[in-house]
Amino acid sequence: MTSTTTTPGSATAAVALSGVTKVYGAGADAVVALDRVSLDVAPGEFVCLVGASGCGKSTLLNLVAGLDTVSGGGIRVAGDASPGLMFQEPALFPWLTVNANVELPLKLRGVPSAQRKARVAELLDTVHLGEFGKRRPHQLSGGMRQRVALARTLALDTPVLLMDEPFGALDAMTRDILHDELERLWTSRKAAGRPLTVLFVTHNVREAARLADRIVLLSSRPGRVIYETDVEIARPRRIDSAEVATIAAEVTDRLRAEVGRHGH
Ligand SMILES: Nc1ncnc2c1ncn2[C@@H]1O[C@H](COP(=O)(O)OP(=O)(O)OP(=O)(O)O)[C@@H](O)[C@H]1O
Repeated sequence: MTSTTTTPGSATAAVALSGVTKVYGAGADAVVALDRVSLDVAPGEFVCLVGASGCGKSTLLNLVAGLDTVSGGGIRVAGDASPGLMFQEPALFPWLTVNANVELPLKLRGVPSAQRKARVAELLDTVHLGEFGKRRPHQLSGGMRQRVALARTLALDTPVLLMDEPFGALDAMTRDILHDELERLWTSRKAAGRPLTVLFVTHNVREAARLADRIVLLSSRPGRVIYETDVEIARPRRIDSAEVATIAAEVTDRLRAEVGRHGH
């Protein structure tokens, strides 16, 4: 089903982008990365942003994260704290143990020591790493390191999570497991009345159909929202299910048409 009901800038949205434009550089070298992008993400909604390479997905996420400033339009993120952020590289501190990596944001926020230890144990259990707190990042697999990064991001307890190709560097099997874990975590937060809003960038259309409540497709240079579709498949899902394949094929067709239009 194609969704056309989004009202940009809705007051109840967890993330609201309204006519966002981003231009890098100036004059003849200017690159319009995003052109009047409007998008509302509802509280607790899981939105996947897909599009061809260079269409502005990371730019959009960085703007929502507050890492860069818009050239036009506006962005509003609900809540007082900055959103949690996760990238393809886990960016852990190699000299710190897993425990200390996850504890760091709590320490920086001034959470008392006893409370911190309890929270770290709880978070590592959530990502199935309860046994690995004393290890250092280099002693873990890529999937485990990404789980530590997820636990560290969750330590901030922010209502909004921004993820930029977080599983892009992992093998398919590990990625599947992490999809399951992320979905489980997201579902349990919803059940607990603390919905987690996720804006997830990927160029893997199947991954988007596996995870998203809604898939948003951006056009290439300049990036504009050209297509949206609600993914109404019951959870938990499987990436190899027929329903996921159908949605993925639909989005891939749109993406191919867009790439064809640009010749890259
Ligand atoms: N700091 C920058 N300075 C100049 N141009 C930039 C900068 N960052 C991104 N761009 C350009 O803006 C456009 C969008 O880039 P962006 O990285 O957001 O795309 P993307 O969709 O995330 O790409 P990919 O899927 O390959 O990661 C590209 O044309 C890119 O070259």
